[in-house]
Amino acid sequence: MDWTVKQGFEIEPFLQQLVGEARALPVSGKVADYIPALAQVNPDKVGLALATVEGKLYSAGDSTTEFSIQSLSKILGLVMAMNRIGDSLWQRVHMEPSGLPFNSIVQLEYEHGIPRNPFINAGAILIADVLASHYSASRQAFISFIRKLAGSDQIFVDEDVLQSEKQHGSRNAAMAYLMKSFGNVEGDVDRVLDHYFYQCSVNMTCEQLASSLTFLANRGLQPVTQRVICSRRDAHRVNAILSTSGMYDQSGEFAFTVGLPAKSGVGGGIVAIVPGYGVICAWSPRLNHFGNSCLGMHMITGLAEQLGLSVY
Ligand SMILES: NC(=O)CC[C@H](N)C(=O)O
Repeated sequence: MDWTVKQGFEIEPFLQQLVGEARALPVSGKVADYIPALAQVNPDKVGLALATVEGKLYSAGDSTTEFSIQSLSKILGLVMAMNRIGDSLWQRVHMEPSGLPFNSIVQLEYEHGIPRNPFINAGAILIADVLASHYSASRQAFISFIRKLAGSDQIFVDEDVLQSEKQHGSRNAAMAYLMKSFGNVEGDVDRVLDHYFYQCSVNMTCEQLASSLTFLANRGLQPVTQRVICSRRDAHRVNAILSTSGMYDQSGEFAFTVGLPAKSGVGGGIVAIVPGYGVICAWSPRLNHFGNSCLGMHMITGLAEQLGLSVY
């Protein structure tokens, strides 16, 4: 990859340039408001961070401001479920792109309550069922896992977002009940949704997200501490599904223009994994109609092009 030959390249000034350019672009997109508490965020925030497998951290803009991680939590939930129940997981959730919006319900009935992949809402709710039934306190286990990865105890859930998710979560509840009717969700639906909404409502910064996920760029090993977070095979699998499904129904275009495993959340965050190199996290709350951050996409595209990061 090109980045190996760009040793003299100054990364941080380039991140600052990308943030500056993003801020100067004409406004496009809209903050998620179907969860009303998310609409309270300042829409003009722009943050960018890059954490490398060598333990270096570069950042620019609002990279130390907390935001709602939303669907970025689906990556961590998946890793926990893989670690907990192994390959039997793949009988209950598949690994194909859905070709539909992240919160679509139509496919789920045709496909007998088995979600297309772990990164659409139905798939993440199924994972929440696995976690809720395999941990006595799954919410605590989840936040402890994130804190361990981030090396910080200062990571919390936003209670306003959590309540707002619960009050406006009918569509997610419908999916959970549909999967329950097929026997795929095994536990109590309220408990499953409680876990799902909790993990979506965690707040983190770009810097924390980028450094927490470096194990995925490093074959499952956390750089610096050398702790095994997941197997090499599972790191490969997570990245593979991120490549095909992490950006929802824009995953094809993202592979075409950027070429990195990536995941977005409706809080405006996007993380992109560069295997062997590091993790990028971009944040800006205005979303396009796929639910992906407009400026986040713009900045990651610029960074991937400049450093030649595509895996293809
Ligand atoms: N794409 C997302 O970030 C969706 C997560 C959100 N909490 C929901 O369930 O709708």
